[in-house]
Amino acid sequence: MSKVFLCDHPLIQHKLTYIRDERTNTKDFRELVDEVATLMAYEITRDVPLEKTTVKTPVAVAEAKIISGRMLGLIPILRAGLGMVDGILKLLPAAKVGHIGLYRDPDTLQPVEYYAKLPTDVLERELIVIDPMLATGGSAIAAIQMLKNRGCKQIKLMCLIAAPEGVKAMQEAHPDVDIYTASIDDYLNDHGYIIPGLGDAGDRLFGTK
Ligand SMILES: O=P(O)(O)OC[C@H]1O[C@H](OP(=O)(O)OP(=O)(O)O)[C@H](O)[C@@H]1O
Ligand SMILES: O=c1cc[nH]c(=O)[nH]1
Ligand SMILES: [Mg+2]
Repeated sequence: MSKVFLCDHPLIQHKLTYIRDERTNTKDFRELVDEVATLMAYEITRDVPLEKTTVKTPVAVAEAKIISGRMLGLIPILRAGLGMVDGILKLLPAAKVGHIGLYRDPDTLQPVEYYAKLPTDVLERELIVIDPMLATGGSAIAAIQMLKNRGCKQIKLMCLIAAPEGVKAMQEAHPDVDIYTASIDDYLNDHGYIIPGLGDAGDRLFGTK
């Protein structure tokens, strides 16, 4: 069974409150999501292995550590996942970025695929699938299945807000994929929106409503 990591650092929780607030405008919403993504990148890389090295300072040689050569790939789910990419790249600038386009059919709530462009060396990379909202889980489950169908193996999921229903569905569909989230909210309403949530993440990021 996959693990669920609740990123409960006070800075993340503080910023998430303003992200949820309906009065937060598009500019501030985008900046806050970007900042939280950076903070979550710090949390999601906690288990990255280090190796020993030495470095010459101006006065001596220091025993030091560097991250061992792991290659990362960020896979935002369009559109809303895009809002978290730059924030993560600030800490992981060597990561490559692949895009998966999915939208949720408003009637059936089923994910509909419309785009996929992945790094050519995606199979050699550890992947972080990024989407602020894990609602029914349908989109993230489908995106991860698309990656697995291509042979990808080491995958984590990063979201801002998860519904209990989405966490359960993800764990059943992909028990090998750990979930990193800043909150597990209460439930999904009849339209598949996370309650209390933040509304429609894509619309709030891009000002389309
Ligand atoms: O867990 P699910 O029930 O699948 O719902 C979550 C999905 O819904 C939203 O995308 P949406 O379909 O609104 O597309 P958009 O990002 O283009 O607005 C969100 O960004 C997730 O991708
Ligand atoms: O609450 C929700 C659920 C799905 N997608 C969103 O953007 N928000
Ligand atoms: Mg949307």
